Amino acid sequence: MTHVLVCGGAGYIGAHMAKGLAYAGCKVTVFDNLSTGHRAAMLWGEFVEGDLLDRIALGELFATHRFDAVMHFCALSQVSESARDPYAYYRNNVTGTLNLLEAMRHAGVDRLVFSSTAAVYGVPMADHVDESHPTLPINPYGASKLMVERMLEDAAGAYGLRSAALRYFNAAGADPDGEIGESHAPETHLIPNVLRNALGLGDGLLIFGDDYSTRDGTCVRDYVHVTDLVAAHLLAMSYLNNHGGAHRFNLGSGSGYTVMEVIEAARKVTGKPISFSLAPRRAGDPQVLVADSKRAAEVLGWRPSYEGMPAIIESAWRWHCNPRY
Ligand SMILES: NC(=O)c1ccc[n+]([C@@H]2O[C@H](COP(=O)([O-])OP(=O)(O)OC[C@H]3O[C@@H](n4cnc5c(N)ncnc54)[C@H](O)[C@@H]3O)[C@@H](O)[C@H]2O)c1
Ligand SMILES: O=c1ccn([C@@H]2O[C@H](COP(=O)(O)OP(=O)(O)O[C@H]3O[C@H](CO)[C@@H](O)[C@H](O)[C@H]3O)[C@@H](O)[C@H]2O)c(=O)[nH]1
Repeated sequence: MTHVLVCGGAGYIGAHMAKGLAYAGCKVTVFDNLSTGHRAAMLWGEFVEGDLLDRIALGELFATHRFDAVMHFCALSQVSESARDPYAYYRNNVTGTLNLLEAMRHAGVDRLVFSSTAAVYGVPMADHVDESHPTLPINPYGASKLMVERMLEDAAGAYGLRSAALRYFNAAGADPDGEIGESHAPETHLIPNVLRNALGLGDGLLIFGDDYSTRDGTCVRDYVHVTDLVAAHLLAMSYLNNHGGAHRFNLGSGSGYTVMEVIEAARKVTGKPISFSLAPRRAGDPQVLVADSKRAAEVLGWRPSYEGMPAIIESAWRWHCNPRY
């Protein structure tokens, strides 16, 4: 049985991964410091509480377990916070990952799937961004992820590490069974904030800018369902069985939705009124960010199964109506 270490498996995407791996017949161990994750999300596999910055804890983890592969979701991931406190981001996201890579090398574990981000591209120069687009991140969060991608490339050459950096666009939606979902505090993401507004929760929904050069003036994003991300990780892990090197794949739906279109879809799905106020543009927000994920389709055979915003919102709505944490 394949034993997979899921670092950050108590978080939003990582918890869906732990479930996906368990259902795929893998043995799962989650390592997480619960800084933004939830103990209540740990329904599958073994849970070890610990921090990637604690090299002794990592050494113990690898000394007492025999892992076949690692999936690494741990990160601080708020763009504006990263601009205010870049050292925290480089320490957690870069130093923490270096500690993990060294522990893996010491233990002879040579397969890694890493959560990267579309934020590595910076300001998009094309309507659809593929992996050959220049990587010019405009905030410390994106820069920290790009530094890790560089470490993975160097580790492939020097130590034979096999890796796949998966550059997610906007992760969205929740487990179709409603067992786990997205729960961040503070919540900065659009869809949970919209749905919380529909439930009468939160301090009031803000739309950050309606003067962009888009069809209705609000920003366009590519929302990809969290269970489609999970499927891509399983495919990437299998790919690394037969392929060495450091690989990079975009993961997005290829369709863009404006902020207003997301709100309109949420009104239809929930049947609730959703009110908002207009606010100034949020620093660091690109106008349009939509993926070209052809490489993941051609190389991994990945295709998102959720098509369209209503299906994504339906699954998120089920969770927000009845959240377990
Ligand atoms: N949510 C998105 O739209 C999105 C988009 C692109 C990339 N990503 C990346 O995907 C990954 C998962 O995102 P998420 O939305 O699930 O975030 P999340 O904050 O819900 O999950 C991150 C998990 O990692 C844990 N963690 C953080 N630092 C740690 C450390 N030093 N040691 C141990 N555990 C630690 C947290 O407690 C949390 O459980 C992140 O790396 C993020 O940068 C997310
Ligand atoms: O309350 C809100 C929240 C967001 N937005 C807007 O909605 C869009 C989407 O914002 P958000 O959900 O915060 O996602 P992004 O800022 O696009 O960032 C996500 O997607 C990136 C990759 O595309 C990842 O790197 C980040 O980790 C992840 O948070 C943006 O135009 C925001 O300005 C609002 O108007 N009001």
